Amino acid sequence: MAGYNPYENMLHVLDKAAEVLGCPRNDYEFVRYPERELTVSIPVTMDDGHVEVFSGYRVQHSTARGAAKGGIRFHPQSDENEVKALAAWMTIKNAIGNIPYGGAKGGIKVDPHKLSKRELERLTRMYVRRIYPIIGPDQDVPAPDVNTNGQIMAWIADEYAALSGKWQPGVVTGKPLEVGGSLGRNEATGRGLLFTLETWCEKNHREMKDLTMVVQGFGNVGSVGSLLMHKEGVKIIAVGDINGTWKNPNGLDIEAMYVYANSHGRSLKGYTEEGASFIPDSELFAQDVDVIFAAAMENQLNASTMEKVKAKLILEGANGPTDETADKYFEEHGIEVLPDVMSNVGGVVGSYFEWVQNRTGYYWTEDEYNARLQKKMREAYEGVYALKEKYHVTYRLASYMLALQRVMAAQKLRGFLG
Ligand SMILES: NC(=O)C1=CN([C@@H]2O[C@H](COP(=O)(O)OP(=O)(O)OC[C@H]3O[C@@H](n4cnc5c(N)ncnc54)[C@H](O)[C@@H]3O)[C@@H](O)[C@H]2O)C=CC1
Ligand SMILES: O=C(O)CCC(=O)C(=O)O
Repeated sequence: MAGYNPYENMLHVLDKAAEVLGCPRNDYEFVRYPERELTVSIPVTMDDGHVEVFSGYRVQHSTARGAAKGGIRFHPQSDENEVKALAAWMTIKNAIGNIPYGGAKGGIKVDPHKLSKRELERLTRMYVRRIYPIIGPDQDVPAPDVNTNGQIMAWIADEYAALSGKWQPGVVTGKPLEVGGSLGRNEATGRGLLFTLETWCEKNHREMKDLTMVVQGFGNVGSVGSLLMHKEGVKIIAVGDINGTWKNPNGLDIEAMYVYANSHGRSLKGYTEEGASFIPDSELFAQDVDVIFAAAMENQLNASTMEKVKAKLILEGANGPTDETADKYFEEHGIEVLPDVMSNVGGVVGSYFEWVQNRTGYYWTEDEYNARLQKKMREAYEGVYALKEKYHVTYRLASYMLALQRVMAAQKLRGFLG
């Protein structure tokens, strides 16, 4: 959408959070700026011999609470402003998750679906060479995000090992099990969202089995989250991905969709189901359901889509799916938003668990991992909820308030200011 600047959106919420807390600008001015922004040019020899140069970014928004941490996305629309906002959201998210990290994010402006596997590997390795001086297990730890996966994380770990001369699996998370990954990480974001919805149900005296839902985005976050919620009885009547929107008023066969998408490169293209039909993408948010599970990209719920919404709850799996205008509209119309920085924190908490295992060399069972994840998700929710109740604010504002308090406390103790 023209004029949409996610970083500006983030700043407005941050300023409001500071205002409600009665926090003077001097005390948090440093959080309004990223500590470091790196733009790199990545030359790649394509399979036909010609050279293409891609733009890449790594933004470290904060290191006040520990090493910078956040995913890397490969997307044609990736740019400085997007990566900057995503990095700031990681600072907020990591503080809410109460894990010892600051916040960072990376991106490459590319459509990875147009690259061969060898081109993708060369692109990834060259990106690592370019950002090598600022990453490391105690410095900045990347992870998967949109259009990146375990294979790409394995190349990152390998390239880092080649450059540094030693294998350091804690330099990146979201790796496959064979190269230091953790049981549970692949499902962690979706499972964390399940825990968030469970806690919301508890607080609102609702049952998962009585909820109806639509889902936007059926990649790592959307597909795993949907599958786990479906197994708890949530009836999902429509799912949209980049290829279209499927609807079955009796409930889609989410298990079949999950298997299909995960054996077709996380894509639903070509999926068919008896009783399901296509509806226009623009009708997804207009469905008469209890919950919208937004798990695709930022800025999907905005001035042009918000008035269609009939659901009473937005569960944000994606980062930044609701813009400022829609957020205000939802608040005024009694539509609750469980915000990204609280609800999808399971991904990075799961990455933290992987990093801890890499550093101790002792690997947990999946049950141990999931139990710890559940505890962390509950603590994050309760921390936000306490402020929401105390100050009578939205979940989003309470989330920013909690994060701001924690980041400022770390900054103060360390004496960060010049
Ligand atoms: N992977 C992770 O651990 C985490 C991801 N996130 C966020 O969740 C969101 C999704 O990430 P992943 O699932 O990892 O990415 P992914 O690349 O696995 O999946 C993205 C999904 O969104 C769909 N999509 C993209 N543009 C769309 C559009 N305009 N309309 C409808 N569908 C569209 C794609 O078709 C795909 O199904 C992103 O905002 C990401 O930043 C947040 C926390 C952790
Ligand atoms: O696992 C991580 O380190 C970060 C995941 C991520 O990019 C996110 O939570 O948005």
